[in-house]
Amino acid sequence: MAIPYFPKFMGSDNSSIPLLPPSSLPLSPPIFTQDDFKKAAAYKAVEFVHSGMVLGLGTGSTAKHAVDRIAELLRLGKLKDIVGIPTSKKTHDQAVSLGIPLSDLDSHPVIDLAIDGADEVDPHLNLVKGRGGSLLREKMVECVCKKFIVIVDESKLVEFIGASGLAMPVEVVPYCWKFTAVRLQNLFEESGCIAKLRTVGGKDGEEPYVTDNENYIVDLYFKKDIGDLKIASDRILRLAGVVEHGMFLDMATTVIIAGESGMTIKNKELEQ
Ligand SMILES: O=C(CO)[C@H](O)[C@H](O)COP(=O)(O)O
Repeated sequence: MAIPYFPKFMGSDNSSIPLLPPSSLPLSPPIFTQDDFKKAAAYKAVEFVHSGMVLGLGTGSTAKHAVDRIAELLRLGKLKDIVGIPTSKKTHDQAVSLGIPLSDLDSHPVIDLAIDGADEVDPHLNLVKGRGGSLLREKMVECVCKKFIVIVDESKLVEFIGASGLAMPVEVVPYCWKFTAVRLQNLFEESGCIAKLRTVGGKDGEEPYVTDNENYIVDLYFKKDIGDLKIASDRILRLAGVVEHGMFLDMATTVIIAGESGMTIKNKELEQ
C-alpha cells in the first residue's frame, strides 16, 4: 500500500519543500514532478542512515538527492562519523564538494548501507543499472553492503527486465569491442537483441563513451523477454572482453518507490 504524501514529505529540517499548492489555489491538486518523486524516495532512504555507518553512495539524479541529504544532516549535526564510498567519480566529486568524508573498498571492504537509483526494477526487485555508466563501481560497492536501498520514481517499475525497451548496459574492454558486441548480440538472438556501442558527441563527432574505468559500454536492446536472468548473467560474464553487466540480481534488500499515489516500500524478505 502506498503511503500518501503530506505537505512536507521531504522532512528536511530547515529546507522542507511544501508540496501542497499555495493556499490561493485550494482546489488545485498538488503537481509533483518526476524529480520531486526521486527526491522523496531519496530522503526516505536517508532515514535509514545512522551515525557511524559506512555508506555506499550511489550515482545518478536520484542518488544525488540522497547524497545532498546526507551532507545536510552531517552539517546539522544529526549524523556523525559517516564514511562514504562513492560509486563513481561524479559522486566522489559531489561528496567532496559537500564535505562528506570518503574512503574506498580497500579500506572499508564491508559497507553498512548503500543507497542508489536504478533504471528498471522488476517485481522480484531485480534491477537494471548503469544507464548512467557507473555499473561496475556500483556493483562492486553494492554487492558487499549489508543493506542496499534502491530509490526510484514509479516510471522505473517493469514487468520483466528489458521490458522498458531501453538499454541493458554491458561494460566491455575497448580492445576489439566490435567483436565483443557481436558476440553479445548473438547470445540473445532469440530475444531480438541489438547491441550498440554507447557514444557521446565529441568535437570530432560521435566518440565512444568512456567509463570511469577507461572501458566502453555496449548497450543491449531486447525485443522479447530474455528468460532466466541468472543464466543470462552467467552467459554474458563468460564472454572474454566483458567486464560487468547492468543486471543487479537479488541484490536490493529494499526498494523505495515514489509516484503519484504516494510512496511504497518493498522489502526483499517479503518478496520471497
Ligand atoms: O545506474 C545508474 C548509474 O550508473 C543510476 O542509478 C541509474 O541510471 C538511475 O539514474 P537516475 O536516478 O538518474 O534515473
